[in-house]
Amino acid sequence: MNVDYSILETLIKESKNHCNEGKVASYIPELSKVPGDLLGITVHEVGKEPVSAGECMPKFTIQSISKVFTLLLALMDRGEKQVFDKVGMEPTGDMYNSLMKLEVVTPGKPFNPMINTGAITVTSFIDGDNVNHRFERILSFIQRISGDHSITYNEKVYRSEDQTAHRNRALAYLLKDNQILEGNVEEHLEVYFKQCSIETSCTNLARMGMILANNGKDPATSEQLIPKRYVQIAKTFMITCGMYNASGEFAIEAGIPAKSGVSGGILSVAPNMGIGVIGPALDYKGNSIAGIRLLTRLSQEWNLSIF
Ligand SMILES: NC(=O)CC[C@H](N)C(=O)O
Repeated sequence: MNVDYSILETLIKESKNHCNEGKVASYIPELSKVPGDLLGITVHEVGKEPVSAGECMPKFTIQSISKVFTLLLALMDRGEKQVFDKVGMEPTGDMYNSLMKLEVVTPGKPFNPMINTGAITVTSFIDGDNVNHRFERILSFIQRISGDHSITYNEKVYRSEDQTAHRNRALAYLLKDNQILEGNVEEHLEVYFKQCSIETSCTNLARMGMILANNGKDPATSEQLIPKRYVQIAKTFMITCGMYNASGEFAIEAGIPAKSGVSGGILSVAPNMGIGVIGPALDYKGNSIAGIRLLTRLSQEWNLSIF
């Protein structure tokens, strides 16, 4: 595909105006410390060098974008049958941290792996000898997919979330009561909060998206890092549930699988390329307000919609 990279700076400038319509997440206090008015992007085409534009924060926590990678690792550890016995495949139309459907829909299992209830359940399937080992396996998986072995997690953000995660605790204990979550709830939460605190850059996200665009294969080494079938499952969840209760609109407007996080990061998988975006100001659904705008405009300009 021949795309015109010179358009990136223009689109950033245009989309940046939307930053002031959003707010930086503050329910995890440590996240509120970043400026809300920046916007950056990295595009990584299969077989090419990444290209960045705008202001990419050097590091930000991955937050819910981690849900894509824990799903992939859990599928690799346990297989489809075990994972989807406990987590569904349908969008909710609710906020990412809603507990409503767990209470009213039998048999009380999370609707999909991209919302918090589903992701906490998926995390409980990650194998390991103990909590640290389970988290280290997630970290090293993300390092492998991003090709960056210096990636680590932010202890302050982790602690900040752990101390204020009353709602996630409520969700997890409800899952335990529903017999969806097995074992030690606090241990599963520790792994989940730590995976959300893994620090990545736009370049990392773009490269991770590029591997998914290439069906799980590293184009440089031809190594199949993730089975193609699991990549297909993850990309389908990204398109149907990756932007939570804004997924339908994003699929119509941008038409590319994407996963957002409350740090303002978005990972997108376009045909033959991965795209990483950071724009910490969020809309009320928890998605980067300028990031959505930027991806939508880019998709229009480069004709990226898969539909
Ligand atoms: N949407 C998100 O990025 C949510 C992740 C966050 N760590 C939480 O569980 O609330």
